[in-house]
Amino acid sequence: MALDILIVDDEADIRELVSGILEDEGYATRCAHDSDSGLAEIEARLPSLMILDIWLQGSKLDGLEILELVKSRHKDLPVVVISGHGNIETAVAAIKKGAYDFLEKPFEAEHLLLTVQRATEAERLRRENEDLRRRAAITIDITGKSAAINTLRQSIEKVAGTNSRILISGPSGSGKEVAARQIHARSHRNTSSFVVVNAAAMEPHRMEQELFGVEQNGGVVKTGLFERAHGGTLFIDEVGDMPLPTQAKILRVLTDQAFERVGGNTGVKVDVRVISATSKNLLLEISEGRFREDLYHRLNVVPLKMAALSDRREDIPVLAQNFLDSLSSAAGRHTLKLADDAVAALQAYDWPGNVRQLKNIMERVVIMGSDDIDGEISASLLPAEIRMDSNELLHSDGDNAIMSTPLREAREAFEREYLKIQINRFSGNISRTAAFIGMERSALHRKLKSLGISSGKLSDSIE
Ligand SMILES: Nc1ncnc2c1ncn2[C@@H]1O[C@H](COP(=O)(O)OP(=O)(O)OP(=O)(O)O)[C@@H](O)[C@H]1O
Repeated sequence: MALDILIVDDEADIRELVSGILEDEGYATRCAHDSDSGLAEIEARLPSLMILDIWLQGSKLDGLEILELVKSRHKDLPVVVISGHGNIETAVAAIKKGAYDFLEKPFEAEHLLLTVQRATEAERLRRENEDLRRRAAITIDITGKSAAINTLRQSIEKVAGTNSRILISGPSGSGKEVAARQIHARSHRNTSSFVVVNAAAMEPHRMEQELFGVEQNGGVVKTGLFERAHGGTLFIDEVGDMPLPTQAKILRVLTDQAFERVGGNTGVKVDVRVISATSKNLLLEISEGRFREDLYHRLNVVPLKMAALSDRREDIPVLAQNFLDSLSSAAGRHTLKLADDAVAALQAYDWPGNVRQLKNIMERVVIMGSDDIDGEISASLLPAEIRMDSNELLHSDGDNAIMSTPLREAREAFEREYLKIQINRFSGNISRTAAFIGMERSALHRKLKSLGISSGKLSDSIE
């Protein structure tokens, strides 16, 4: 995309000259002759650079006043001022107010181009730096080797380079935002921003201000998230919780790629890819009148699904160990390893809060673990709720119904629970389960039958 340069000068000759030189070099230019039209251009879309004449005849504000106002609203917009010959004090004043450089009239085309190149390059580097820092901090690889995660990786590979909108569904904490960030990082939009908005966390009026920004008396008082995401990606989390009036407005932006700020009527044009996520069933929301069907079809061009952690238990050991590694290194502690019984307990647990909960538990283990732990985390060091889930039947305190059950039934109840957990752990693979628990494969089959555990339910993943 050509860099967009705004030229503000009261003299038509200079505007044409500057714009001609820049366009010959491949820049896109816009021109304004006074403060009002210059500011309006900026508010309509933020340029990559502004070239600003200090003396503006017939303008409400002079160049220095415009500079001050623009810098207070958009501190990163580079401004090159044009000053009259011999007017070096004004040029210095402009630099003090935040101008990047100045051009003294008359100037050579070469000098103009060099100054513009330097100013835009400096801003590009600043943004690149900021972006790299941000991405290094938050773009993480999708950990896991389950079939569900492999399929997800392949889908991300396919869709990342396109501009298609994506709707990611899956339970809370399953990694929907991680997936969205991966898509952005692998797209050609990765030099622009990845902006996040959580639709569940905001009441309708705030939501519109956040998304579209706020304008007062023709000036921007708040830049909206859509504008901040220009050239990049807007991630709308919990889109199913978006209020109906906001849904109507979003639909318009998706159709026109343009909107107006709250309190204003300036048309703002943006190029934004929308990725949305939901933990709700949107089809149900539509049937109950809480979600617009037309918006659903616009958002759901490519659907992606995040599986619950309990449906991909084979990912638990590697996720847990990765969290332990990174969290202990961040806490300046030596790396802790999970013992086999801890891995088994983690794999047996159901994880209603998914990967987020696993990460929190590992954090707790790192924080609470004492330094004399010999680098190994055994099941006894895991929080009670994790151990309880698998050991509930054994460690009951007497209130449990099983304590008032004859031994044979109690043993069967225990065996049923135990085997379900072990089979889950090996993703339904009967041979591996049998080997682990020390039973013949055929004996395990008979056992399952006698306990009423249907191997039909498991058959798609059996051996
Ligand atoms: N596959 C993964 N590899 C590494 N970390 C992960 C993975 N999936 C999730 N996480 C971590 O788990 C936490 C929750 O992930 P994320 O915020 O992406 O979930 P979510 O589905 O968007 O949640 P919510 O619906 O609550 O917004 C984050 O800390 C994230 O870094």
